Amino acid sequence: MTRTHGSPPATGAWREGSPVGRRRWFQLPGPLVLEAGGVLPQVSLAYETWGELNEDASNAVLVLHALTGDSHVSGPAGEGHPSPGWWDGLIGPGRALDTERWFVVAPNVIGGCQGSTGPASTAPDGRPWGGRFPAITVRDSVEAEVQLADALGIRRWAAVLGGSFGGMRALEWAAGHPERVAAALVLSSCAVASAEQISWSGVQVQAIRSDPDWLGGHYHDLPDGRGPHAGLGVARRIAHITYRSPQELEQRFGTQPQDGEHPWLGGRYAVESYLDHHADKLARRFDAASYVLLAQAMSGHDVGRGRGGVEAALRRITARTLVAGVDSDRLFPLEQQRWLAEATPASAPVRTIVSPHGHDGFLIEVEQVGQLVSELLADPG
Ligand SMILES: CC(=O)SCCNC(=O)CCNC(=O)[C@H](O)C(C)(C)COP(=O)(O)OP(=O)(O)OC[C@H]1O[C@@H](n2cnc3c(N)ncnc32)[C@H](O)[C@@H]1OP(=O)(O)O
Ligand SMILES: N[C@@H](CCO)C(=O)O
Repeated sequence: MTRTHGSPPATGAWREGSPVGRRRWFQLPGPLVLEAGGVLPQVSLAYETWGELNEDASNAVLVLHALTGDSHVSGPAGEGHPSPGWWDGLIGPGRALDTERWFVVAPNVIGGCQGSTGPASTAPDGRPWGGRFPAITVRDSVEAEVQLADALGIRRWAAVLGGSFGGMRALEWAAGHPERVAAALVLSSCAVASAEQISWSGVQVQAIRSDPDWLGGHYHDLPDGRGPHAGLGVARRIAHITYRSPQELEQRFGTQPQDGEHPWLGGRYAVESYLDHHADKLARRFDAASYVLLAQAMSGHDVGRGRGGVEAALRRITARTLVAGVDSDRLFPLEQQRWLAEATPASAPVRTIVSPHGHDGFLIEVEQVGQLVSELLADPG
């Protein structure tokens, strides 16, 4: 199987590697001590930027991607990026994140597989980390991003934005580093993972671990790119159902057969074919061990951990905060965002993104997201 994992250039410099496409690398100056007790002796963060940082570094906006996203928020597909930007249309002159005014930074999460250090990266002993990669949390990824901000000379973000897993990180930034976040947009996310979200992630993790090529996560140096791709595909099928609304699936696919062949005579339903397609695409671009690690980080998300509980943590937030969700989201239901907005004194009332597309609406409804970004940035305070 052809894979498209990003990785730092072999000759990467200590502080910043040479760019590939738009992507650059920052190497943390020292080991990263993780919340769960592990240590990553060397960490590279891949990131992309748009626009120019102004003299007093007051125009920086941090954009944080979701589970299988990456730093390529905007722009065409190209070297290092098999797909166009996932919020294409949001960044650029005259757009919501106007690059004449804002300096936009988007890092790839640690533990991922799009250039930042993760299970497919080489460990200090010269072998892939694989199953030895330590457990990471949302808070750990933010701590790595704090060091990136320091290296870029950004003391305070004009805004931190993110959806889903990215929204968890945006919230963690706002609660963990209130003095460094002027405004926050938390989309389709939550303050603490629900039992339902943990269940869906758990089943997906089990699907990957059930693949005979999982090998405890130690598959990265198998010949011919072998690995738990089938398990990852099952995980993606399950996830993708939760990312879309039942009404949308019904309306788009109903009981249609794919290619005219009746499913009860050995064919597939069109909706099955659609899920197969998304499973295949993800298995080609994403590492199963990263998926397991990040899914578990999402399940472990609790902004109140060690802070006297969720409400106390949300009271720490001083950033002007906008919380929004998609009306048809069954994975991160709007009720969670309503609760989050109400429990966050610095937040405006919850905003609703109207979309038939369910959770993925935060990726698809770029125009509505752009309006929320514009509203947030209209009063930089
Ligand atoms: C911050 C981040 O989260 S970044 C990560 C975001 N990206 C992803 O999650 C990648 C996976 N993709 C997706 O989840 C979605 O495609 C989104 C959210 C990006 C966009 O959603 P939509 O525009 O509604 O696309 P949709 O879900 O309809 O998928 C379209 C694809 O399904 C394919 N498709 C549609 N019907 C069928 C079918 N019956 N059989 C097979 N394939 C089908 C289309 O050909 C198209 O393929 P392509 O993407 O390879 O061109
Ligand atoms: N489709 C998105 C949604 C996750 O929140 C992703 O794969 O990252």
